[in-house]
Amino acid sequence: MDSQILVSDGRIPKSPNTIRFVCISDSHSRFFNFPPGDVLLHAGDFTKKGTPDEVLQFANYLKTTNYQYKVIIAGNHDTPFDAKNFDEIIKKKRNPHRCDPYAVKRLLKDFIYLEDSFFNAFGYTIWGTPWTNQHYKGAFTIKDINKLGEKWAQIPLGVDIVLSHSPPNGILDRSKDNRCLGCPVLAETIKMIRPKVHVFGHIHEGHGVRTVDGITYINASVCNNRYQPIYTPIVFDLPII
Ligand SMILES: Nc1nc2c(ncn2[C@@H]2O[C@H](COP(=O)(O)O)[C@@H](O)[C@H]2O)c(=O)[nH]1
Ligand SMILES: [Mn+2]
Ligand SMILES: [Mn+2]
Repeated sequence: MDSQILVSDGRIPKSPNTIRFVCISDSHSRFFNFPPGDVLLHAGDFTKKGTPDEVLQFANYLKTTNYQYKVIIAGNHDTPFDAKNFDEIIKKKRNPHRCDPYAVKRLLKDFIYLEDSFFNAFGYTIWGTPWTNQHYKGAFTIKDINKLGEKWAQIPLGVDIVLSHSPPNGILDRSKDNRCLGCPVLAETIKMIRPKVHVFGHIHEGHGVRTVDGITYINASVCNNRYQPIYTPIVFDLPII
């Protein structure tokens, strides 16, 4: 464990010389009291069906929270956020929610929405990327592992925190039928980039924290496979720089 990084469920009060990052993923329109902190990191799947109403509810909930920065990426459920592929994605749905995806994305304009892009919070750089392996045609899904690798190749060397919807393969990515469903190319990329922390979700049952070779991995899923919010958010504290 990196001695500089304190990971907890948020019940330990943070010391005055630290910044608290609160990690949540896969909240799927279930709202509960997000623990206090300085920076919220949401790793995607904030909706269940990807409707404009759900996005509005999420935005309204975020407005009631006190984080200095609210950093969000989308997941495969958050369909309007994949605006370029939106028509294609909803074509495959039985009850499609038609909307202007660009207008829906603007509902999060007051927050830090990342899509293969970065943000600097209190001197810590955060790279956010929404892509996952295509299991069905959802938002930001890619079948071809080489094309998925092109997304990970954009993660800059030296970034402090990687926020992705996909887990890396082999770490906190085991499904209920005992298969590791994370992306192997993401795992290799993270080992090469060596961020301090990699925060992700998507494989709900992989919820937890592991430190491997000095990198802290956090699967911050709060829902279980039945989309019930049973897991606690995970927080980590980094020194003020
Ligand atoms: N067999 C696979 N199961 C998958 C895959 N991706 C996700 N899942 C399972 O679904 C739940 C929920 O994921 P969500 O994106 O729909 O919220 C997850 O916990 C897994 O159990 C996959 O690629 N293959
Ligand atoms: Mn999910
Ligand atoms: Mn997902």
